[in-house]
Amino acid sequence: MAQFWKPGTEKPDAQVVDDEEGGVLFIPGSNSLSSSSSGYGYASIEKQRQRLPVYKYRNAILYLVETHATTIIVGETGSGKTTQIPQYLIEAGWAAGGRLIACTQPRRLAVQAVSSRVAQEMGVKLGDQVGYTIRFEDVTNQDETVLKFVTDGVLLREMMNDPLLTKYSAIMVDEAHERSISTDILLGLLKKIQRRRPELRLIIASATIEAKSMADFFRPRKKRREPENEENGLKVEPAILSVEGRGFNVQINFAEEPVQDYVQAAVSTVLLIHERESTGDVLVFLTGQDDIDAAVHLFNEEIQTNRKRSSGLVVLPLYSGLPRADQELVFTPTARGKRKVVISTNIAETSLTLEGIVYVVDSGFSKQRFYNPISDIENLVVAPISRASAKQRAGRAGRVRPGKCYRLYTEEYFLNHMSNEGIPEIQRSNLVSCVIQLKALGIDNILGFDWPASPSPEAMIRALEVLYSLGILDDDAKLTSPTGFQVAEIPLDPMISKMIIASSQLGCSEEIITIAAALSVQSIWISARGIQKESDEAKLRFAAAEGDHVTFLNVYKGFHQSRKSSQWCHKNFVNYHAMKKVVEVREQLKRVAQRIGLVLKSCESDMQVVKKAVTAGFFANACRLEPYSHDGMYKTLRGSEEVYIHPSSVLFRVNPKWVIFNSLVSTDRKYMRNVMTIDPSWLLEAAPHFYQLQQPNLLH
Ligand SMILES: Nc1ncnc2c1ncn2[C@@H]1O[C@H](COP(=O)(O)OP(=O)(O)OP(=O)(O)O)[C@@H](O)[C@H]1O
Repeated sequence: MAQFWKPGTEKPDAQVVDDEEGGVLFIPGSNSLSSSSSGYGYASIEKQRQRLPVYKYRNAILYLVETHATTIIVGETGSGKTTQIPQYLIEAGWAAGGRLIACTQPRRLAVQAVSSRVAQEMGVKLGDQVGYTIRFEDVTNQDETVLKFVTDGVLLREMMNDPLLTKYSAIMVDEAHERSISTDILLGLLKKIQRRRPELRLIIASATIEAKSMADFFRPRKKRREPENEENGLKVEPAILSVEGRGFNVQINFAEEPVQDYVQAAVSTVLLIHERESTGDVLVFLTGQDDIDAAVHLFNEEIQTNRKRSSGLVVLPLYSGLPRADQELVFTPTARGKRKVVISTNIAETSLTLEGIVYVVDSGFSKQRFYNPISDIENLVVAPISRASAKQRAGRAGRVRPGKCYRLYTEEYFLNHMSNEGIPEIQRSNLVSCVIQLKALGIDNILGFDWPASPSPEAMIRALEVLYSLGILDDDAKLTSPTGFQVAEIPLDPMISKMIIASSQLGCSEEIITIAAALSVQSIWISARGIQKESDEAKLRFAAAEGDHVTFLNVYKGFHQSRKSSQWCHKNFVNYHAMKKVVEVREQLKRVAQRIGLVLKSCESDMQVVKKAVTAGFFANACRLEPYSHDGMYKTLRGSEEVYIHPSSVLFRVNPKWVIFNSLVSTDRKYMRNVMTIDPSWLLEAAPHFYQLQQPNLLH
């Protein structure tokens, strides 16, 4: 029988969960996240603010910001960094005289959530004094907003018009440990700006950042005769402040044995929590839409077969490919007698407070990009998370009352095998988008740029080569006009942007924008264990001989004709949430296309031009079927890498001779996702330099 570790026990040494269903066994971890400092209950917002650990440091923080160009603040998850520090800055006058304060977050969802919390705490309407800007959405008021929450990507885009970010008096880079490409570019540029604008204050905040290495990065190189390292009384040496204490206790439990199937184990763990633990919602971390759909399917089966055990469970998926309205469901209060189970990717990992969450279940994995500049292949791989991520995930519990975290991996694994921090994204990604962003910001010497972690020169050279062949950079590695500047204006992967621009010239932008929107979600299909046969059959109703891109157009047409019906989606094994997102993104892309002067036009049924437009963007991902391959092996034209068509593609087992793909995923093999047939002569048309140089005998 289960014996959960009861709060208040010093350090239990017994097994905590005993699962007869063959699920997971947990032992309590020795690293339970510190102890509770305050009780809980209802209190006025002002009282709640004063109870947060960061409150005791208010004056120290303001003093350091006043006297130092850069302040690095490390404090436990939930200690109040994100919601409080920007408010302290306003209270201390940093937003007086028409100046602005910015706080960056790596993810859109966090930007929306924290800005709305801060507006509530300040008693103002979101979009007035406090606002937010994310890609495609600006909820600020030019005359009133003094505090703006933004994704780091948005702040980079603002630099295109205002390179020194002159509107801002202080910028807080939050969750800096995440080290996304945008965060790293931003840190490098902010350091540059500080040299020109010493009055700009930077605050770098995180629960899990290596403060010393961040301080080393911001420490200016010593000039001769500069003993004090001060400029006009302002210390240029970064200050480091550690905020001690956290809101509420989170008891950590580890799996006793390594887990074979983390999706199944996560579902079993939630059911055990539901059976044996007191009220409180559950947040489960899986890796992507596919895992999440599989878990939702398992819950639905459980609900049908074992009503009693699962009664009261309300299961909600959460991933970036969900439409806005569905994402927001996770913030709605749980009805009495119900238990909400949010199954999320790592978009809920940092900064979010979901009020009802008491239990966190952490699979220990996330989807991560890995790029090999030699083969020029970027894979999306399910890989172990770092200890920093694990800590962030646990930190989603214990925010408004004590919580528990169940890790689906052993303590031994956590202590001895997990890396302390993840590898910065810039060192494991294709750099095409990054180079174009820097070029658009006028940074010409990209290799000489001051990076917090240097990308590999091979990856840089590869990116320059691709951008040159896409016609985005010229012989002097400057943005071309108009293509290069237009691509830089579209906040998407440059290959997709190039495809959209080409479609305007080819007269098929309506279709290509639909395809671009469909590529922005992980999958438009419902796929889950046990229903593969039915879903494959349903897919055949839409399958186009040209491949997945044209198939998307067929599905979109059907969805449109059904008046966006959820029943239609259900009947056809099409993911309704994903289709709603496609419609949402499509509208946003149409607005961007119009803004940069592209022609919106449909080619009706001429699919050849659609395919040519896709090729104009993705020619670098061309592959040829190996002549004597029995198992459908292709080789990429660029790196001669062995790749296969993904089973989810309508071209799986069809194996046409020439294809291009949108992305690769690695499991046992490298699989191409979203595949389209091509005529190889289009490659020479789309990228003559690229293919004539590399493949002089391409067509033979
Ligand atoms: N939407 C909300 N509803 C209720 N309480 C909230 C909300 N947002 C924040 N809080 C309270 O404020 C606390 C501090 O949140 P905040 O996001 O500022 O912490 P943080 O130190 O930035 O944490 P993290 O490192 O996890 O982002 C939370 O632990 C919670 O008690």
